[in-house]
Amino acid sequence: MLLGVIADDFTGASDIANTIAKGYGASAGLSTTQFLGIPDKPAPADCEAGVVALKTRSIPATEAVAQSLRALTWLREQGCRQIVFKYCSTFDSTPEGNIGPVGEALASALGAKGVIVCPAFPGAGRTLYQGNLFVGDVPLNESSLRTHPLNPMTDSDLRRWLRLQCREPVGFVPWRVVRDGGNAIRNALDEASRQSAVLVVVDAISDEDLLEIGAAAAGVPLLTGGSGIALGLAKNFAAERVAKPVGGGFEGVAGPEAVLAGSCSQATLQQIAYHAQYHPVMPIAVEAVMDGALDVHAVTDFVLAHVGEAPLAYSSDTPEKVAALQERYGRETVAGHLDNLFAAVARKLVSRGIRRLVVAGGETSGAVVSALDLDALTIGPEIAPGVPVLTNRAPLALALKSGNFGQRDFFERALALMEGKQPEGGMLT
Ligand SMILES: Nc1ncnc2c1ncn2[C@@H]1O[C@H](COP(=O)(O)OP(=O)(O)OP(=O)(O)O)[C@@H](O)[C@H]1O
Ligand SMILES: O=C(O)[C@@H](O)C(=O)CO
Repeated sequence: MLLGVIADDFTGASDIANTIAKGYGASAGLSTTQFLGIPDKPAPADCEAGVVALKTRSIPATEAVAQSLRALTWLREQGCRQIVFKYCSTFDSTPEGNIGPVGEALASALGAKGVIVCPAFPGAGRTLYQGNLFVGDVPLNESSLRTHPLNPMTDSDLRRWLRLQCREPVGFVPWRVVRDGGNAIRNALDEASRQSAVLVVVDAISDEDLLEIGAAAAGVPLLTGGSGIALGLAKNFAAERVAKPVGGGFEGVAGPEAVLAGSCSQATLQQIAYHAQYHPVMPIAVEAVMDGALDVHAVTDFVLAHVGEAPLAYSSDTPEKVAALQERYGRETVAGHLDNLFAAVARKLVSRGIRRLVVAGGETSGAVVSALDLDALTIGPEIAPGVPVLTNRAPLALALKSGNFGQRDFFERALALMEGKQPEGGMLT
């Protein structure tokens, strides 16, 4: 294996696996596998890039560090020359962690300094300028992320946010250096390293910037960011590739389908509203889940009664309702109950024959996929920027959608592409 990725959630893992597998422009992608948790056996021989999906984004920092270091050990045992720590393109974290602590721990284990921190993903509207992260045309802290159920992002200045999480100095490479290209970026990172900065926030506002950052990262042991950071990395390994075509050969998985949504992100709420116009949907009343009045059977009965019609069950709600529920029951308690419910629902649905499963939300996807006890997934066609079809040997097709990703008709498109069909109609935004 050439390139190893440690991803802090499952949807983020499939996002970066998609980027690495598809390549960029004339540069072919790497043969990529997404591992669900840290494998207990060696990677397949033809795997050039391995993405280890962890569920460490919203757990205590010490535990996130311990799991990430275990993933690092496994990836190094597979021969990886370079490690990427993948976190959210909206830098989802709290002042207590986990991006700073995990980044510093990996850097220390690899003896790295001047390590790139760049969550920019221009294709999904995330750009980083003067150290401030923008979502579309607004600063992060004015976007819907300010009311995220687990990681409310209340400051767009990532240097300030990261300093709250870090022990070591945090450096900065502004866009006026990035625009001068790979060598200039490399020199600035070396200078930041001489100034003792371990983690260095690097501006990027376009794919071209990310390609230059990728060029600057050739040969470094560690870099960190969103999936955009991987745009230019495959090219650095061109000379070492096990010559093998990637990306082709997806045949699709036919069979019963279901959509589960635990994401309360704005894009997911719009996708649910769109889907509800044409397909059966079941809102999951959180109070009923907390009181034990609504259980796994109610949800699976609904889905199984509507197979063939793209049934969707969701707990997703508006920020006001989510805040009220968290106030009443406690943030972790609500999330824990819902994650357990979705996990149990997915397990039962798959045991009852569901073969195409779409899940919205990183935490929710982590809960679902962990419950399904899968070990590795192959990367299939792209449904939307950052979201590929994933398949395993069962055969089972999955789409794990990050909260804010995807077009309005994402769920329909995902189910069609999973089956190997072209979605009907033009792409909605
Ligand atoms: N109605 C609700 N009230 C309170 N919490 C909820 C509700 N519905 C879902 N949740 C919880 O909110 C969290 C949503 O996080 P999740 O990561 O799944 O989605 P997201 O944040 O939109 O996606 P991503 O992390 O990919 O951006 C989950 O822990 C889920 O259990
Ligand atoms: O980077 C992103 O935005 C996504 O891959 C993600 O991690 C959201 O959970």
